[in-house]
Amino acid sequence: MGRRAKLKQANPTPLPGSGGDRSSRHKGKKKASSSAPNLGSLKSSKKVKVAKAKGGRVTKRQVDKVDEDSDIEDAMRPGELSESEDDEETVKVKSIKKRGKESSEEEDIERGPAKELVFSDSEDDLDVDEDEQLPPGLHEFDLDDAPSDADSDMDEDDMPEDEFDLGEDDEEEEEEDSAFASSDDGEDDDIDMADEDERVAIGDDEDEDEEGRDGITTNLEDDIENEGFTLPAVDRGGEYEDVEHGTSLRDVEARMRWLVGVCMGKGEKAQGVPGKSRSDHLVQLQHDIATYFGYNLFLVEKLMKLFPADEALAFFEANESPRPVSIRANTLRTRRRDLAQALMGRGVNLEPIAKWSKVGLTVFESPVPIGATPEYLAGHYMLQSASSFLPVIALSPQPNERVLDMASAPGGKTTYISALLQNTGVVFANDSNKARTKSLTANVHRMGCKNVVVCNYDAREFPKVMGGFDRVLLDAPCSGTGVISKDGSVKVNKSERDFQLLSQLQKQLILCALDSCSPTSSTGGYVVYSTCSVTVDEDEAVVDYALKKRPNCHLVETGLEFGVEGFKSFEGKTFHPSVSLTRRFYPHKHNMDGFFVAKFRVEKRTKSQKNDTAVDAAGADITIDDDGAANGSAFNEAEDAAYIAEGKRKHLLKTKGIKVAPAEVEKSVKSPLASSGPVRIPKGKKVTEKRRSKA
Ligand SMILES: C[S@@+](CC[C@H](N)C(=O)[O-])C[C@H]1O[C@@H](n2cnc3c(N)ncnc32)[C@H](O)[C@@H]1O
Repeated sequence: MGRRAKLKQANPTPLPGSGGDRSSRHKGKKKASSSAPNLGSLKSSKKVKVAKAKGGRVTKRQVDKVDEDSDIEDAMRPGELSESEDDEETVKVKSIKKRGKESSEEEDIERGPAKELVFSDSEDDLDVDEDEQLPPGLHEFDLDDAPSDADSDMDEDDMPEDEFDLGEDDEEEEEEDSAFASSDDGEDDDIDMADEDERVAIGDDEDEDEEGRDGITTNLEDDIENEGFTLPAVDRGGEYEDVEHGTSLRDVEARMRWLVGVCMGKGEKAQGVPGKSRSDHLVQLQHDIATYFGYNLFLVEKLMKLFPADEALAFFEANESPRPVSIRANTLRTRRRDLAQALMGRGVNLEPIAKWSKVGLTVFESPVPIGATPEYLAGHYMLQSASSFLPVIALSPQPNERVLDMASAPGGKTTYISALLQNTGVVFANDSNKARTKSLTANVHRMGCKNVVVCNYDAREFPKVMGGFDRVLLDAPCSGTGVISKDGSVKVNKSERDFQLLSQLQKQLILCALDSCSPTSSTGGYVVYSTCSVTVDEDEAVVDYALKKRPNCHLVETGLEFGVEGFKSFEGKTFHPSVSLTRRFYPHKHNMDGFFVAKFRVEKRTKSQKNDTAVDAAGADITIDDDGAANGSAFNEAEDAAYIAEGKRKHLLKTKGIKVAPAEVEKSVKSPLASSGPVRIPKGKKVTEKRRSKA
């Protein structure tokens, strides 16, 4: 086998004013899900450490959850993960060690004197920079001290031993229903190699300079050449077991990095296997990524469509390390400056999160559990990921407004909205999951929110329950592909059907959100849609669907200063051009959870638009009858046929090892909803993809 391939990745583009742009080597330990299906014997003996140390963002701390609210734990399901950090009632931030390049010794990070940090607390004051300008020398993580990119080429012997011990994993995998797909309301998710070739940009990215795109730099062209790599997945018709028996994880990694070079067309040395096409190399790359990082192949294929090959690798690598711990100062109880000083007095090492927030703090180290300090218990702050600030900033609620938070538990965003309203007006904080409303209510009380009404409806019952809101936030249930670093189970527990059902649910919810907002509001008339998923089915496709179904609504700027534009087209499908106003956030680019934010302005409907809405409501794709049964009356069975056939084909192959030609399966396809009857959903409960799968 050839030399070990190296990926040299530049730091992701720093956020404006972000403190997160200084690197330090993270020595986190993370377990892969035991359900990772394809690591085979490698799991017991190999530790994925090279990629982890080299790739993705380097973070400054390691967080262990030491105590959890069991209610919350029970309630957590895939698709409800974006705010899992808010569920952490007790979080301990371990001491961070600095790994300087000049020394292998770990030394404790010194804390800067609290009094020298300057904080501003005005939310309105976003243009003022003084808050972010920490006196020079107070940062313990100066870039100069941090390991440089060159350092990331360290030998494997220098790597921490147990950063990602695949041998220790242990979560039980829930049985998956990988059966058939149902409709995606006109979405065209056909996967063909020709399309993939375009998306993975094999050597055809003319705009790209030598430095790489968006801060992603590789040295693949310099030192990766084919020293005997093979393409076993291709040779076995794409259906091979992901791990070749007898092949080490290190070999898989080397080939994976080489394949990225081949797919990117980097340099003469990155020639592929003679006689094999680029598509062949891409197929092998997908298998190798699935093997190396412990994903199911379906999800790797899906996620790789979002990025060129080198960026895809950066994304998968970033998912292997946690994002920085952040907290939001609760301006109903304190000021950020005072909170920072109080926490520093307890030995907490922190700094303002970034220029774009006047209430966020990044916590680098803490000798005390950050989820159990007196300040936490007194409601002076919320443990909240940086990305989950963004939908609320985009919503921009104004004092005295009536706001609906449609899917709000455990309340990270509700309590932020309440604080921005300065305890005036009213926030209706709804969630369909009763168990989760307990933690929502607890947070509302802890944070001193007096303008919040907690309710427990399926949000698709709005606006029948109540309407005419000045602003509506729909932080939708989703697959959680943006928060894989928090919940590795997403790597293996999602099927095509899950994404289709989630997309359906999100489309229904977004129409209800738009219909619940008052077009005549004197101060508002805005709806924000967000997810912690990066898949287009759950993001741009949902927004585009809403624009088509609600011509009285249009997209506006989110007001967020950074983020990547939403896709204007994807997989041959063109979205409304205004979809570029939506914003995507990525772990590998922004060092925050993957997130999507869109902001709508709701205008008055014309008479004919009102009629359209009535038709939509009656023919909603998934409806719940009085007995809690969901049915899919508006599923388009003709459009579903291809999905269903593909699902059946894969199912047969996976469970019985039978290969069937797609055409054969398609003949036998009927709508799963027609054949299996309505999906039953317990009354008053939310519809999760798992429950649907089991139904
Ligand atoms: C992403 S989480 C919300 C996080 C919350 N916005 C926060 O900031 O803390 C999605 C929530 O949607 C809820 N949910 C799922 N289906 C729903 C439905 N049909 N109606 C209302 N809520 C639903 C889940 O119970 C979950 O709490």
